[in-house]
Amino acid sequence: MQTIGYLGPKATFTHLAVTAIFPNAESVPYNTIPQCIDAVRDGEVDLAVVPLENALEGSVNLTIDYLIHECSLPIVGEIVAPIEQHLLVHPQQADAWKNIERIYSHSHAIAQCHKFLHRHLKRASYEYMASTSAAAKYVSEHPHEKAAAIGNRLAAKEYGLAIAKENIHDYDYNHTRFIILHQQPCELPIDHEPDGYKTTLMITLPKDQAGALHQVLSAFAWRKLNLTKIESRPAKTGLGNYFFIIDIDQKLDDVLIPGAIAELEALDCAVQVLGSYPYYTVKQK
Ligand SMILES: O=C(O)C(=O)C[C@]1(C(=O)O)C=C[C@@H](O)C=C1
Repeated sequence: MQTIGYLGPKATFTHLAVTAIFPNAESVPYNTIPQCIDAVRDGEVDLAVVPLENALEGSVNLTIDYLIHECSLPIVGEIVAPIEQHLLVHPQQADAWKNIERIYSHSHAIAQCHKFLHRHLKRASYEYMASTSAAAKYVSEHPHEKAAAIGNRLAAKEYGLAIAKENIHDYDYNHTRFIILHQQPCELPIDHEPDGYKTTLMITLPKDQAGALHQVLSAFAWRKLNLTKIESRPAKTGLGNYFFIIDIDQKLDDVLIPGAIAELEALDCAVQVLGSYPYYTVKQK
């Protein structure tokens, strides 16, 4: 039986993604993303599921930076799950939610609701927590505080909160990508067909960077390798130094992607395959 670590506590969106794809697995909550990733490295759990990117707010930088700089584990799968953010309050505050003074949630969840918050709770301050359900748990334990959490319906049920306002995220089509990590590349114990495959690379440009990014993109373009994402992240070696995360919408094959990697390395780029993996889309209920 696989044990799966996830960003907890219970009823985070990460937890929902895990239970949707691994309904029968034993799941273990961790308070932070680094703790989840360390748990796989240390063999505490077989797999870890952590958030990577949200459709409205972009990458979860802590996940990328910890994987790149601290604990390099292969990505062995991805879960794409729908996200619905609700305003959760203690039942004692349900009728007075417009007087809420503090909003607790994960930074990505608050960012997905900025327009709603600016319009309806302009005076409220934001308190950033490690996850949406950590925020819901806090609000449930502080009934007298004029506080609200931003989170999902399961968190409201789990922590006995009332949903003061549903679907407060600013835009529709809100989804988050969650990556599945293992100590080494592996086949996942998932019995249904994936919705597709991706290969994710990390590329560092050579010191003489003139035209280097164009060379990188050309190495994929003429091979007709479709890039679905390219993102720069600070290399943390000084202002203006970046590495690039690139997603290719296919499995690591035997010729084209290895050929592109070899060409880039011949141009003094450093290339690391972060993973080549299936992705599974959780259907909107
Ligand atoms: O806090 C949670 O519920 C999470 O699963 C984390 C997370 C994220 O980091 O993006 C996941 C989905 C939402 O975008 C909000 C928060």
